[in-house]
Amino acid sequence: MRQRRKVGILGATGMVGQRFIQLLENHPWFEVTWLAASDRSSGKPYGEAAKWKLDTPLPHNIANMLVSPAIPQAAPKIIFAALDADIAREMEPAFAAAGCAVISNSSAFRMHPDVPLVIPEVNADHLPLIEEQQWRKASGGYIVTNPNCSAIGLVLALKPIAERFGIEAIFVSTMQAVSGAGYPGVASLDILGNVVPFIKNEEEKLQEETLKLLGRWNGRAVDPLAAKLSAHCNRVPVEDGHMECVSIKLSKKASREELIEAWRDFSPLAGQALPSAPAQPVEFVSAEDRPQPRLDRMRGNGMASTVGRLRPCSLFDWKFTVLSHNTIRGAAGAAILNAEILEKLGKLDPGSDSVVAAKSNDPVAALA
Ligand SMILES: N[C@@H](CC=O)C(=O)O
Repeated sequence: MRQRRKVGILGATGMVGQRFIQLLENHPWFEVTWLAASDRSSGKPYGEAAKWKLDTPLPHNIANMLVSPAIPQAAPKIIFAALDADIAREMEPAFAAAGCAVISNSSAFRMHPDVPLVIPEVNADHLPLIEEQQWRKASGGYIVTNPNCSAIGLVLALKPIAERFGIEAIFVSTMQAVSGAGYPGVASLDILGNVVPFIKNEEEKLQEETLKLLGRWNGRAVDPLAAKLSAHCNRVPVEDGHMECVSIKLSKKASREELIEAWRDFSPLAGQALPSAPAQPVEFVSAEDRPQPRLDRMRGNGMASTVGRLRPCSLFDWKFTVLSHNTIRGAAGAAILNAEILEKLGKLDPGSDSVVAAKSNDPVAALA
């Protein structure tokens, strides 16, 4: 049996941090040996510092692990980061400068030209961007990001279609679960029996990230997909699972059967044996009232995107509904799959588990 690599979690007490702990509990390649959170939690046993919110028990070894200060000294070299963007903007570069592979779920650096924004099934070929990062050149460290939870399910559904038929325009309207806002998130009095048609910065993120993800690696940078995209984002009283109604205009005509076939044939990671990769990343369901969050979000262990209600669109060419689990495929699971593909590519540096000293006093400037 291979030895598991030591990994740490930055922002371990939050909702996404908890998902990392849950998904890594029996991971065959990675073992959580270090947890960090805010100063308030530092020095306490994790079980005391965190309000565990998931429906599987908090693992005993994690409950007893002391929360470390969020500094790179003594941290392992592989860091999963579940930080708010403002904190990530300061902290992730410090860890990368100290030689860590920072596998981030934060929005802070997703759109930076030198930082890969990756869904392994969609654009693993963008990963060489890490070689452009100054931290990589100085200390071996780097930042790799996964997209916003509302972009992942959508992009998984669009990729096989873009490849075969080209996409010129996309209209998407989301119905996003409350867990996407973290804990305590949206006040119960605001969301119960209600829909909130605003999620700060979400439409912008969904629009720009989707085009970067579907963009082309030109050997030095990513050219975003030249398509029009308009997004509406809404918060709905659903616990987990982001649902999106999508209309698309294609470059080349396609029949309903051809679109379904494109989704069914889509298995770009087949044969890679990545532990978190679903066998079928996009599952098409033909029942007229599916997908639904409660019934479909756990397809592929929460890592598959479910597509249904495919029908002609009178404005564009086709319309459909897509659903994905926002805190598994849309957050922690996405980052873990990024780490798995990096490991497969030999980019999760082997060797010492302690970090090297930071070579730059201003790690953010190293990206400029
Ligand atoms: N911004 C999303 C969370 C996913 O990244 C949301 O609010 O649902």
